[in-house]
Amino acid sequence: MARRFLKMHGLGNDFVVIDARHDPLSLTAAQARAIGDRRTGVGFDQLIVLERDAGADVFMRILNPDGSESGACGNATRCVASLVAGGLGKDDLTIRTISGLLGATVHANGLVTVDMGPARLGWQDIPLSREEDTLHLSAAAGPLADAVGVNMGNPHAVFFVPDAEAVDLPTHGPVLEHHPLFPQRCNIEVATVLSPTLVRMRVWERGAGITRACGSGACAVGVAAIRRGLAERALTVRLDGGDLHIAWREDGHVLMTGPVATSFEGVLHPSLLDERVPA
Ligand SMILES: N[C@@H](CCC[C@H](N)C(=O)O)C(=O)O
Repeated sequence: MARRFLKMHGLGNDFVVIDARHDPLSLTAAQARAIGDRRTGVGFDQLIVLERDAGADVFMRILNPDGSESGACGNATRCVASLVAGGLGKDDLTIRTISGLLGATVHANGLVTVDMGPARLGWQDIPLSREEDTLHLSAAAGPLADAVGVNMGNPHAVFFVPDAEAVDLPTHGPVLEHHPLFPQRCNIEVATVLSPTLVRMRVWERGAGITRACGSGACAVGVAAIRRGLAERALTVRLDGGDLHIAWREDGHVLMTGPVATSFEGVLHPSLLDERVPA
């Protein structure tokens, strides 16, 4: 059966969004990979399936282009908030992911703030495969070492470097994503502190590779910089696709504010949803 979808993005981190609230849809990893192929499918950094939720305005399922599922996607959460707010006629929403319940506010200027929940910082939270100080992880590749571990509903390792532009992410990103220290793999950020309120970051996303922006990654970078005493509790994180504003509240919750955009709508051909799509 053909399914309608929206293509949305946050700072160039792009999503196929399928609203399955009234017509349930359960996708296999193989189907997600087929839709995610940028030549033979539609292409996305993440595939978002919206479902009904008894205790929230909406549930969002998050799938990577390799078919794996994630517990968080900050940029997509802003897009979903904006989309659902329009339909429900309210600006404050609750959005559930497999990691928990998030709050979001759509502002009059179109920007969206998401409360990404508390940053989790214990070694079991990241998770790591063995006990380590999450302020100084042992995982290393090339010039990248001494990362800070942060879980924002998904795992992140933040490496502070003198010049984030100079890092060979296509080489070191996949090595670190699959490092044995990370039993659930890891999103990898390289970050350069430009001032106490401005940090430049680039990202290698688990299951997706290099993307132009990662909202949960920007939260992790903010938290990591603050934990290291390098930044103030409210700061701007500059990604390839633009800026996100991050605030780490005293109660541990991380607020992320940024833009959303819709680029087109379309219909998935039934062949992409064929159950016989090879695994
Ligand atoms: N782009 C996202 C993060 C998407 C999930 C990530 N690749 C993972 O596997 O955890 C964001 O904006 O946070």
